[in-house]
Amino acid sequence: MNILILGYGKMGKIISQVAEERGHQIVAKINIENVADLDHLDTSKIDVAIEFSQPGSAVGNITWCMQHGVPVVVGTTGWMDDKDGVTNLCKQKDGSLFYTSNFSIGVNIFFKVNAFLSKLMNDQEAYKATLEEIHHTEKKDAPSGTAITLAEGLIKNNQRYSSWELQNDNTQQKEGTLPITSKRIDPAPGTHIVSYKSEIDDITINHTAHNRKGFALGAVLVAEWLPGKKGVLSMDDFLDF
Ligand SMILES: NC(=O)C1=CN([C@@H]2O[C@H](COP(=O)(O)OP(=O)(O)OC[C@H]3O[C@@H](n4cnc5c(N)ncnc54)[C@H](OP(=O)(O)O)[C@@H]3O)[C@@H](O)[C@H]2O)C=CC1
Ligand SMILES: O=C(O)C1=N[C@H](C(=O)O)C[C@H](O)C1
Repeated sequence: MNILILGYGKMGKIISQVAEERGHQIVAKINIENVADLDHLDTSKIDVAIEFSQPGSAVGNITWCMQHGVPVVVGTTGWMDDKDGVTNLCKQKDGSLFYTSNFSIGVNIFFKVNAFLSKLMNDQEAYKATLEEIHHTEKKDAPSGTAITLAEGLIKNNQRYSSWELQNDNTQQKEGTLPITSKRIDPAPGTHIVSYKSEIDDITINHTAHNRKGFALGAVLVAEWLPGKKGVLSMDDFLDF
């Protein structure tokens, strides 16, 4: 396949390597300094784009893909305020857009465990839930996209919580609000911890990425799968668990 890389940073570099190892060709590697090169690409020769740039750049890149009929796999986080507008554009253009906050299989299993545990804890009022995420210091958004997905999964399955809040200080936990703590410590590729704490004991589930390979392989596997499919798709469409 011919793949366009939108965002050639930490993730774009590993994704390109994994894609080439799997026999694909990279047609261009776009960063902020060569973004004008997009105007000179023969889009009929691009099978799929993989977008891992920055929160402020994702919507522009997705829009470009929709306008040029290029299916796009998006890993960039921190642009969810624009999700409805992007979804409408995708429908209007009959485009293909895949987004997930986390491409690793391990985290997607963790999402299911989180939902199951949240359901079990629904009636256990002695326990208070908290969420913590730890990432490298270059990360632009907080909380992480994965932490937001975990919070949404917890809230959906537990009537005691109806919202989440980024809470990096020791302020009192509000009733019904799940506090999320974001820590920035190098070189952490991504750690997410969900805890339920009571006076008697704690229950904790934890996912720790040791490197970025799981994210990159997941993105390339989805890129191989996406062309020919229409609409806004997610990991639930791709995985069969
Ligand atoms: N969904 C998932 O599984 C994962 C998601 N992520 C997310 O992916 C994103 C990228 O992460 P990471 O690679 O670590 O970040 P980096 O900062 O290492 O890389 C981002 C790259 O995007 C480039 N860029 C900035 N603006 C544009 C633009 N308009 N078009 C194209 N490229 C642009 C930057 O260029 P320059 O340096 O010149 O500014 C930089 O090279 C983040 O949002 C992160 O949260 C990360 C890992 C997994
Ligand atoms: O910025 C990162 O590095 C990561 N971002 C994603 C997120 O915001 O959840 C996924 C992963 O945790 C790494």
